[in-house]
Amino acid sequence: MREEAFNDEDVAESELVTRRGTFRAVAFRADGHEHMALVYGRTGSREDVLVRVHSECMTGDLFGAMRCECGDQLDAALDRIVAEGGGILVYLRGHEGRGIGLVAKVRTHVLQDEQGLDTLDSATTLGLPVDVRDYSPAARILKHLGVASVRLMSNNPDKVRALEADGIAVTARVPHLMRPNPHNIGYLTAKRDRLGHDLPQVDQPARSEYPTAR
Ligand SMILES: Nc1nc2c(ncn2[C@@H]2O[C@H](COP(=O)(O)OP(=O)(O)OP(=O)(O)O)[C@@H](O)[C@H]2O)c(=O)[nH]1
Ligand SMILES: [Zn+2]
Repeated sequence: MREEAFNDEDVAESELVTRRGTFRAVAFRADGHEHMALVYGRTGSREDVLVRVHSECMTGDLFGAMRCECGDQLDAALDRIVAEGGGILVYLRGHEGRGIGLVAKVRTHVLQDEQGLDTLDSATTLGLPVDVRDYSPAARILKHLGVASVRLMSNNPDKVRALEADGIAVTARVPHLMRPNPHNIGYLTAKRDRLGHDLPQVDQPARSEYPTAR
């Protein structure tokens, strides 16, 4: 049984001025990892808070890699939170490569590039699981921040189910669709067809409302 409340020594908080505006940055230690919540604007409400629970992806988030859509999703989530005047981004560590880690993820990229395997088969060929992410730290963090229900920016039904199972009501799933590029269209297609993600833009890449790759 996982501990629910955070001890004071496992939480620290400061103001964080960013190029988008000023956030409250709340850092957490949980289950051997350090996570961050960026809280923006109106936070009085417990209900229907606009939230992005983002799995760490060093290649996409930091380096702008185009083989996935993570970096675009991170930017778009922060943009939307600021545009709506309030919301929370929970950045989850230990989720690299859907939980297999950075070295293993890069090994899957080698198999994808050299053998044409997709994002699932490249993991299983290496004897690795397709997805072992634990979202319970996100639920704990949201509860610590006083959030009871969320409008979740995601295309991943598993993420909705996982948060609800951990006691965070998802009152709406807000599609978080990025415009595909030639480097990630195969990845997005595999996520849609084999992982059940709701990704209609894979068939309509030209629609203008999808944020463009950086
Ligand atoms: N194993 C593996 N992991 C990958 C690969 N590409 C991206 N990832 C990881 O996939 C995770 C992102 O998960 P996604 O399924 O794209 O998105 P999601 O966060 O579950 O769903 P959304 O909320 O809709 O964005 C991050 O942990 C990435 O590091 C890959 O080719 N192989
Ligand atoms: Zn990524």
